[in-house]
Amino acid sequence: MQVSIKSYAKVNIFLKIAGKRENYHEIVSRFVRVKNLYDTISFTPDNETNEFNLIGDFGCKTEDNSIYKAFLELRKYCPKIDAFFRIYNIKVEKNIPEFAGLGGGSSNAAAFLVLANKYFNLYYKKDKLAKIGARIGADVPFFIYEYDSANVTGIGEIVEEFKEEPLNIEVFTPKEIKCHTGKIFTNFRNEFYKEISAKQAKELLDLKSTDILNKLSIEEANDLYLPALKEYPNLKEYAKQGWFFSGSGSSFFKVL
Ligand SMILES: C[C@](O)(CO)[C@H](O)COP(=O)(O)OP(=O)(O)OC[C@H]1O[C@@H](n2ccc(N)nc2=O)[C@H](O)[C@@H]1O
Ligand SMILES: Nc1ncnc2c1ncn2[C@@H]1O[C@H](COP(=O)(O)OP(=O)(O)OP(=O)(O)O)[C@@H](O)[C@H]1O
Repeated sequence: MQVSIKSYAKVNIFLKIAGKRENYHEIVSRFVRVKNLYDTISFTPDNETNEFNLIGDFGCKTEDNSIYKAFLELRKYCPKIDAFFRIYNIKVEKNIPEFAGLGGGSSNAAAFLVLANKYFNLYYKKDKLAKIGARIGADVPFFIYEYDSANVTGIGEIVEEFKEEPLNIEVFTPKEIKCHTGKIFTNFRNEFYKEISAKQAKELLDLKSTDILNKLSIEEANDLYLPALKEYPNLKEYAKQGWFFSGSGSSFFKVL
């Protein structure tokens, strides 16, 4: 019986905005899993609290944790998990930095749903799990599908595998800069707003990740980079030649 799962980080090879949807923005992006940066989530049988018990080094309260939110959503479909998680802990070995544009919270929620689906023999299809996951965070559906590389559109709910050779990605996260996604989208909307055309979007979505990075500058690859720089000017110090910016930051990455 599988009792633990790796919860990988992601980077956005490119991230362009295609439009507005209420308070959110529609994205056109290539997501790639980072194979050497992951948290490990386990179900361990020594919960003595008789209530939901999440163990790990998190910067937020359990009620705000994406894993707890995923548990609450799944419990609506499968009430028996309530009793199970009064006896079992959820233990997380946390390595992915938070506020880093690496999707750590979303990845953890997805990994929990994928592991629970197997552990409790639910046999939910990926599409169903992705719909449940989308209620927790924009990036959760990508992680549910477990693709190494995918084109992601909508507000993250449309995920299409992109077949390409596996990429070896190095990530650098400036520890003292914590990027707040909402604030950066607000800057984008107020001062940097632009939309990618359908034609440009298709061109990027068809290109291999390495070709995209050879073709675009850091500013061209990620529409949130300039709004993030405006909010956190110190980011500039880390923007070395050949490095790109992931999500709403603060992480930089390059393909080795
Ligand atoms: C930009 C990405 O990092 C790309 O991977 C993600 O789509 C961000 O996803 P996330 O961190 O899960 O974002 P959420 O926690 O859902 O949203 C935080 C805030 O960012 C803004 N937001 C987020 C995602 C999106 N597509 N449009 C937005 O405008 C919204 O104001 C939202 O209130
Ligand atoms: N399981 C979790 N792991 C990490 N952070 C979590 C988790 N659950 C909730 N959070 C909270 O979510 C917020 C953002 O964390 P997260 O690591 O997902 O975002 P991020 O680095 O901005 O990723 P991205 O912008 O790519 O979605 C923080 O307030 C963090 O405390």
